[in-house]
Amino acid sequence: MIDRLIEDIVRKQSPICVGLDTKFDYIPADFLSREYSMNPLQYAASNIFQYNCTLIDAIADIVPAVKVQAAYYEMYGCEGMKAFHDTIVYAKNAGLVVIADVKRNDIGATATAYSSAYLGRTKIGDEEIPVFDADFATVNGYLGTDGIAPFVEDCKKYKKGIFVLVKTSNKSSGELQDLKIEGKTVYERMADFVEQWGSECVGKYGFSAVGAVIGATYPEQAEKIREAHPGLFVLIPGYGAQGGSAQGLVPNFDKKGLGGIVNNSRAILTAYQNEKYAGMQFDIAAREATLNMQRDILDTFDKNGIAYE
Ligand SMILES: O=C(O)c1cc(=O)[nH]c(=O)n1[C@@H]1O[C@H](COP(=O)(O)O)[C@@H](O)[C@H]1O
Repeated sequence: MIDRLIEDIVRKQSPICVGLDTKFDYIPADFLSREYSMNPLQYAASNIFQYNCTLIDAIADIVPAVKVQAAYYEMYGCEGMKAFHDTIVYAKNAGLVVIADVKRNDIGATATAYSSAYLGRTKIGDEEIPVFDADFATVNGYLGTDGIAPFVEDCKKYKKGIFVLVKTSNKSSGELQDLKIEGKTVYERMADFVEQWGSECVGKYGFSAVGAVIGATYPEQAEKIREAHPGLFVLIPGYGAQGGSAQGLVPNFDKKGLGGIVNNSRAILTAYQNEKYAGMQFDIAAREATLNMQRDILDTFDKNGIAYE
């Protein structure tokens, strides 16, 4: 899956992932259905799914991937998780690579169950059934190797991928991640682990399907990690609403524009509320915002001698 993601990035000239962190409140009033017979959670979830489908239709030709953030579906209960599932199916059918942003982990046995849910198969009798069946999942590596191993096994078995939290984009990420142990920060140690965990999942472009999450808000840390780990593929959240800039993304990428994919959620989902896109329907505004992000990144790449072949 890492090779396909890289090929789609190059083909679309777009190292961009649109984040479907779809809150009911983000949906414009004139898009909401008039089907009032459902209970409130059902109503919210069904509108969220319809919103996602319209948005996916608007951006599927200009980005390689979407990231579906589970929290925004879990908050609407079972109906929300159905919308999460149906969104994954719809996005895959639209030709997109899907990242399930679930940040899961636990002890080995329980991590196996999580991995079955999001990447692998659930065994019932003799049958092995795909459940959410995303292409990638985000995971938390801070439980250590036994919590990650089941995900890595499913990456190999089903040609999937994971992104392990290394240096997160949030303000307080340094409280723990920047602490030093034996001369290295915690996030540098985590990057070492990620490379080790993914050593048997390296694809034909030299990047492993076991990748890292590094926030766009920490370019210096990204540079350090990249120097030590040239084969680490990176999911980069934090561009847009969190203030990450295109210049700050540069350390993650090699001269061919490979090495990562940049997520943007709120600034695309709610672009129609931005005065820059005033009067546009939400899907048209989202497409415009995505195209502007693409221009911003490609122009910055150009200035830094980075170009897709
Ligand atoms: O794993 C992630 O995707 C993630 C890691 C991280 O360090 N920071 C981070 O913002 N994220 C996610 O990336 C998205 C960022 O959303 P926006 O700030 O709206 O673009 C959210 O879904 C976050 O949960």
